[in-house]
Parts: sequence; C-alpha cells; structure tokens
Amino acid sequence: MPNTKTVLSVVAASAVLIPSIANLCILSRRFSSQVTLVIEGYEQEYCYEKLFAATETYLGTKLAPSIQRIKASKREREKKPEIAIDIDQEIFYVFENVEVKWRLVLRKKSEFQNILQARLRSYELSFPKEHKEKVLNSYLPFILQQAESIKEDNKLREINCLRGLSWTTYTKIDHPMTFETIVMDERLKEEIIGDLNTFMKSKEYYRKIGKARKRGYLIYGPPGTGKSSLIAAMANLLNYSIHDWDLDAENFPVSEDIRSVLLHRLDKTILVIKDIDSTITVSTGRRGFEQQKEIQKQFGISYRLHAMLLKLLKFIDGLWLPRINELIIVVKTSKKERLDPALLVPGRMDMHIHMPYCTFSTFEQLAVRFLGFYHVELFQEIQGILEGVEVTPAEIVRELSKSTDSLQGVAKFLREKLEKDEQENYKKIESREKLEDHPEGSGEDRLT
Ligand SMILES: Nc1ncnc2c1ncn2[C@@H]1O[C@H](COP(=O)(O)OP(=O)(O)OP(=O)(O)O)[C@@H](O)[C@H]1O
Repeated sequence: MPNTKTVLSVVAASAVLIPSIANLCILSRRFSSQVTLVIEGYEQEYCYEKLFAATETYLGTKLAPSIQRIKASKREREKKPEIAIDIDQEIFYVFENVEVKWRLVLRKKSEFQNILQARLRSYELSFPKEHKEKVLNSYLPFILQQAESIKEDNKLREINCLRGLSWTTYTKIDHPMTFETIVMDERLKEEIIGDLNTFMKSKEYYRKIGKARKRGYLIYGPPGTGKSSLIAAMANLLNYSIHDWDLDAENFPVSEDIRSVLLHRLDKTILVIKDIDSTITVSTGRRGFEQQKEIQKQFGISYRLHAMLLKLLKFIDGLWLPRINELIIVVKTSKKERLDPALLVPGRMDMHIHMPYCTFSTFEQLAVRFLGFYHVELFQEIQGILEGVEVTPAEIVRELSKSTDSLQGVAKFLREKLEKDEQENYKKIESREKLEDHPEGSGEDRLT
C-alpha cells in the first residue's frame, strides 16, 4: 500500500455518473506516474457500498488464469454462486488502452475503530496518473453498468401471488413458453416483441420526459387461447418476475391497503391483474334491491371490487409510481366487452392483444410442431371443420398430446364438436320458433 496519501477530490467529478461514491479515495506516490484508487467495502444499510459490490461482481466474471485464490458465495435469490477474487490477489486489464491493476486488500484493523468488519476490505485500482479522468468518468460507470446486468442475469425470477396484504413467493419461473413456441398471428407477435424491445431500450427516454417506466397490455380472449402462455413468453423475453393479482380473490384488500400492496418492490416484473370480468360497471340507477341482487348474480359483479379496481389504476398512474423503475401491467380477461371503459383508455393499456379461437393457421403450426409431418387430406378436412366450430389452441394441444395417432384423434374430436354444436344450434332455433308461435309462454321459457 502506498505510504504517501493524497486524497483527491473525486466526488465532484463522479457525482453525476457514479452514485454513492463518497468512500472512494485516490492515493498516489509523489513522484510515481501511477495512482491508486481505493474503493472501500463500507457497509451501508445492510448492503455493501454499491461500487465495491459492483467491482466484486464484475471482477468475478473476468478472472485471469494467473489468479490463484478465488472465493464463491451465493445469495438466496440468485441462480449461481458469485465468484470473487480473494485478499492480495491481483488482476491486470486494459480498458480503452489504459492499463489498470486491481487488487483486493485487507486493511489493518488498527486503522479503524468501531467500524464494520466489511470496511476492512478494499479494492485498489492502480492506473497511470494521466488517465484519472477516463477511469473515473468511463471505467467506473462501465463497471457499475456491467455489474448490474450480470446481477440481473443471475437473479432468480419468481412468481408472486397476493395473499391478504402481502405478496407470497411461490416458485421460481420455469415456464417453457417463449415467443418461439407460442402460436399466434405472426404479425401480432412481431408487434408485441417490437413493443417490448422498445420499452426495454427506452430507459433514457422515460427519464427525460419524467414519466414512470411502465407499459400496459390488455390480453383478452376465451379461456385456453394462450393468454397465460403469452404472459410467460413476455416474462421470459424480458427476464422479469411475475406478480399475480387475482381481483376475484375473497381477501381483496380494502381501499387504503392497495397502496401498501403496490408499494411492494414491483420492479422488473409483470403485474398480472387477472380475470376482472366481474368488476364491470352497471349503472343500476333506482333499481330495487332485488333487481340489483339479480344483476350482481348474473354478472358476478362486486361493486366493492369495481371501486377498488379504479383506485388501483389511479394509484398505478399516480405520482408515486416513479419509485418503480420498470413495470409491465397486464390485464388478462376473457370478456373484454365487459371491462370498465376507464381501463381501456390509452396510456393505461397501451396495447390490446386479442388471443382468438384456433384458426387453421394456428392448428397447422401446432400440429406440425407436435407431429413433425403434414397430412394433406386430414388437414383439409380439419380446415373445413375449424371454419364452423370454436375450439381453443389448448384443446388442440390436449388432443395432440394424447395418443400416438393424435392427428386422427384431433379430427375425431373436431367432428364430434361440430356435431354437438350443430345439435345445440338446432335446439336453439327450435325453442325460438316455439316462442314466436306462443309468445304467452312462461318466463322460464323466455330466459332459455
Ligand atoms: N397460442 C398458444 N400457443 C401454444 N400453446 C397454447 C396456446 N394457447 C394455449 N396453449 C396451450 O394450452 C395451455 C393452456 O393455455 P393458457 O393457460 O395459456 O390459456 P389462457 O388463455 O391463459 O386460459 P385461461 O383464460 O383459462 O387462463 C398452455 O399451457 C399451452 O400448452
């Protein structure tokens, strides 16, 4: 360690680029052409000083063969152990033509009194004096940014569900669905991927316009058309966690609680608001209690839930959101037409994504993927049937994965479905005709 200390003022130079860098100092020998920058492992609010931690992470991925001693540690929410160099080990690098030397040192205990153990460790970075500006203004921010993305890649992504007022982490995300495996309209798929990529690259833009970095997607379509699969593909593409909020859950929080639920660290996550069909607005006016009850029963409306939903959206749009760095909000429903219009305004839901029943093109893609071959005759028959029946991709996947002769199975399933649909349609027409012939028929008849 150098014995002559010259502590240069680096705080001003780095204040913009390097956050929390206060415990960084530069040491140099009077006549030496080298300068040494010390980054102390000072502990702050139970986490190491950011630059020290970033250095540790970054150097761990850049170990030179000359290193003889390394250490490994693994935190609970990380996929892999983090590797770091050990005390007194040195590594040399070249950054933009500047030769730098890194070394981890254990400082003498006597230098400190009443100071946390972590501060005893420091990274020393030595480089030629004339490159001080480059190291401070380019190299250190580069390390911070590299470490952030290494950490991000190593983070376990989780699925969290709301129970009461707190989020419970259930499991790590291990859903195999990606944009390569999901079957949907190709143009729509490209549009979604493009939108997500733009969102990912727009950190600077959002900062400039002073807006919270969030994007809202409304995904709608019948059950089994791939809405959840699409959410999984989005989470896999973005490397995000998922926070699943079932608004129908009985333990929906009361008004004041929403804020605390949302203030939970919802960063780099997809907040999925699920199946909120029951929260539709129906103006009941001066209807009697019985009628109101009937409407509630018919649509499964909960007015409390509706009020909560609007509050929730207001909070999401509200001023406090900038605390959240990156958030995707997905509203997933099987009945878009029943949603409150307040939800659909631009800015709240930036993109409306329709997941339809199975088209022939969807079937073709699924079948070729599952079977690995094309059967002209059966495919032609299936194409004809699909024009007349409503069947979901989930049903096709189920049939395709059933037996060895699954293509025949799909065709059989579709023929039966077509027959059943035709019979039901026939019955409906019959009862309508009956009603027209006997308009005085019972109320029950009218309802059917
Ligand atoms: N578009 C699709 N592409 C590929 N597989 C699909 C697609 N749609 C459905 N599947 C298959 O069907 C299963 C169920 O689909 P998924 O849960 O995504 O539908 P959903 O629309 O979210 O249904 P629900 O509204 O009931 O939650 C998936 O695990 C997947 O195997």
